[in-house]
Amino acid sequence: MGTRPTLREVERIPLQASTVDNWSQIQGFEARPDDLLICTYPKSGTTWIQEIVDMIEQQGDVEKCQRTIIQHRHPFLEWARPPQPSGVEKANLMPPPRILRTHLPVQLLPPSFWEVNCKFLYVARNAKDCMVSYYHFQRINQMLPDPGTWEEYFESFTNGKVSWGSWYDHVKGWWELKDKCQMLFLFYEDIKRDPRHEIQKVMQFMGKNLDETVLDTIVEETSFEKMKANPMTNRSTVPRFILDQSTCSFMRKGTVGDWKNHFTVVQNERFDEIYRKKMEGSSIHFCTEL
Ligand SMILES: Nc1ncnc2c1ncn2[C@@H]1O[C@H](COP(=O)(O)O)[C@@H](OP(=O)(O)O)[C@H]1O
Ligand SMILES: CCc1ccc(OS(=O)(=O)O)cc1
Repeated sequence: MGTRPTLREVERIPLQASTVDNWSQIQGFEARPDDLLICTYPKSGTTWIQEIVDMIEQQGDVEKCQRTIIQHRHPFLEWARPPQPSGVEKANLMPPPRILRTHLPVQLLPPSFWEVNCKFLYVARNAKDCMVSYYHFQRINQMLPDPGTWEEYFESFTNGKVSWGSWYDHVKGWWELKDKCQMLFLFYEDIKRDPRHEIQKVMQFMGKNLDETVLDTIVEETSFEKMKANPMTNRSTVPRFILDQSTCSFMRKGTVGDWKNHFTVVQNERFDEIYRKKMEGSSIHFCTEL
């Protein structure tokens, strides 16, 4: 097993070193008014919303959504891993209307996005489940730092010492902008509770009008069970030296409330106290169980 990389920082946000090396290209990215940018904090349901958006874009055509793995369908803006083409290079080659994705916090988004008034689709997930999911992901993802023990990870996550920085600042930053631009702000927990309703919102936001049977197909095909079994969405094609799924799958549980299987009573009380302070003054409300 190779050694795990360390992160570097841009404006105090930890990021992959290769992303930082490519920072001027990322910041110089030229957004277009007809772009749709999928924005998430890591482990908030990015893959899920990507598949939903693609199914809508392809009008429920399952075969078209099988054209390539999900990581290749929507350029990952800050992705840089030479000699592979960077996310920016892939986006620049994509014909409009482009659908792109990012985990960047608002303050690090390339400035052109604010100039062109394009659409943003943000998905937020409650901090406790997000932290659990990120912990397991860091254990299996050899391109991210070793998360250490669960107790150690609790400190890293709550202090924002993880890739893409603080969950709290990320979510608050995007939430505060939601009424100032063309943004659809969704919650993972709402998609889980009522996928049909939330998919309909995405459809309207994308300016699409699909009939009920197509909607039924999208609900069915984007269920956790279907996506876990689908090699185009379950990351099974990623080599083991990058993503070692022998102990834990990328498509791990896909539930709301798994944090209860990880947090001790003491950790939960401490987390709630930290959460209260960090989220004070924000009107955003999360649900942590269904
Ligand atoms: N169709 C789906 N339904 C519910 N959860 C899904 C899903 N597809 C992916 N996920 C979950 O979303 C998380 C991954 O997020 P991302 O794509 O942003 O990396 C994982 O959470 P868990 O680790 O809690 O299972 C994964 O299982
Ligand atoms: C650099 C490792 C890494 C981390 C996070 C990623 O995001 S996602 O799982 O594709 O959303 C990808 C690679």
